[in-house]
Amino acid sequence: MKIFSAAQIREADAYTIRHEPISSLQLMERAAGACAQWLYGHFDASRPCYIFCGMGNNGGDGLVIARLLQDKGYQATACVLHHSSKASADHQANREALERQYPQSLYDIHAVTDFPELPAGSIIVDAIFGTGLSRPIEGWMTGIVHKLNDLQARHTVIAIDLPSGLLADASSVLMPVVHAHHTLSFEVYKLALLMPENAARTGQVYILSIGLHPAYLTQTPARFHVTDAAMMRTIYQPRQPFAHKGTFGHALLVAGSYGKMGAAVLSAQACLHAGVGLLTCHVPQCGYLVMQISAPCAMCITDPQEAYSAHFHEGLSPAEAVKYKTIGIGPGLGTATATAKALELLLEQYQQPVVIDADALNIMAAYPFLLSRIPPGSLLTPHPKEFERIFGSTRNDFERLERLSQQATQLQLYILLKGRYTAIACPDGAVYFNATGNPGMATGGSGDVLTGILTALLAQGYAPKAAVLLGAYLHGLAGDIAAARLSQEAMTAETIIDCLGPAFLQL
Ligand SMILES: NC(=O)C1=CN([C@@H]2O[C@H](COP(=O)(O)OP(=O)(O)OC[C@H]3O[C@@H](n4cnc5c(N)ncnc54)[C@H](O)[C@@H]3O)[C@@H](O)[C@H]2O)[C@@H](O)CC1
Ligand SMILES: [K+]
Repeated sequence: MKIFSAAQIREADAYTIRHEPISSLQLMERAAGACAQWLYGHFDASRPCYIFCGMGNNGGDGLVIARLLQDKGYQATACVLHHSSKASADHQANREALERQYPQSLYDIHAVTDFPELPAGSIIVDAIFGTGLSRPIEGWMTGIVHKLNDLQARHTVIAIDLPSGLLADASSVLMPVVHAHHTLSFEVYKLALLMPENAARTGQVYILSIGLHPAYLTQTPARFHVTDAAMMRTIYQPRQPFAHKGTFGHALLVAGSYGKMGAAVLSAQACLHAGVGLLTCHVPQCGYLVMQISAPCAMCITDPQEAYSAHFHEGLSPAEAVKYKTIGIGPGLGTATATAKALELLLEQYQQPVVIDADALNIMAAYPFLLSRIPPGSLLTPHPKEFERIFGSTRNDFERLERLSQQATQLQLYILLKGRYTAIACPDGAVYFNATGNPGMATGGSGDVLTGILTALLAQGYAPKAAVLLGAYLHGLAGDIAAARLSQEAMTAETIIDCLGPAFLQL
């Protein structure tokens, strides 16, 4: 699914109005209808509803929602905030429609002191500003936002399109913004909804289809995307009947050190469960038995060192290296100077795309010159702290996203920044967000599992872009299946591996 800017969404609305064709009032009715349907499905008519409406079309949606809720027997009050003397035409038309049918449902607010008393357990609908917001909320409207946010603990707040005050395409970190429990957004994600800095403002995000014209959606290019099941079905390659284990590649996994062999085991098991043909693990002496017992399907090479690896480059002369389709490097590896040196030598010898994670990333942070030696098309999988160590801190998530994309382009790498919506920056400037996954995956070893999956997909011959998009999706999906079976609390990185099978079956 493409992510559109506020300007593109306005164009999509206008295109739909011209080409479907449909009047703007009917389109508003459709958008508000989708929200009303969602509300009927989530709350019964016993809860009083207060719909706070701005003077633009977001407010127009709110006025229609109030009317539709009244039609279904809900007690709905449209609280119109007169932040401007001029209402949009569709707002005005829907105000008149509500006034005609349910005059007692209108309540006008001209100052903070007009704010109504809300009975306990009310539903608050935030239809103040949507994609038309062009500057921070100011003046007495700031007081309204604070009032709504004070009420958030005792009432359920549902934002229409965007939490009011949130800019669709830029950071709003220091701006007054409504804090919603749920955001019902129209047709496509907006960038702001995917940023961690806005998590407390958006709550759970639902994308409701309002039938914007498919021609506009498909023809309009977008730099940002959210991956979905349909896209995965185009990437996934089912196995051919005459395949053998050689078909699915031989991967090398360089991982583990004393006290961190678990990371190597998790990565190896994930790699095996994600379809690698053959797997060899390079581990220090202390990891030999651990690996052979915990991952018997993998072969094992031991380093001369006891507690960490420092010689993994040695079996990788150009003639020997070709047997490995790819290398996954980093989980539990440690950052010993000798390990860093071996990584430098490995990068001199191995030219195909690799997966670089965890301590291999920390080594990159300590020796930044190594970054330019990573084979083009490789996959880097930092979490936010690792990202910051390598690429520096930023003032907000939008700036960080730009830095991520710029580095992926400059280094010709795929950089996957982990988060609720993992962001995958591609060398061509495109960025894909992954929407599968849940907070149960914020558990030790979850990242090691991702490294194993990505290594397996590269080994099987998936192109780097396909591997990183499919790998992130499968990892999150397996996590969602694990959470559904066991709860977000009880699931572990091992259960994510156990659920890789069901995740593949859902593709
Ligand atoms: N036909 C359409 O274009 C559709 C629009 N829809 C709704 O319309 C919304 C966009 O409507 P609008 O473009 O009218 O904009 P909004 O309703 O988001 O904002 C209202 C107006 O307030 C003014 N404004 C901007 N920032 C302000 C600030 N900080 N303080 C005070 N006033 C400010 C602007 O003039 C803006 O037009 C969408 O988010 C969506 O909810 C939906 O009904 C779907 C169809
Ligand atoms: K809103």
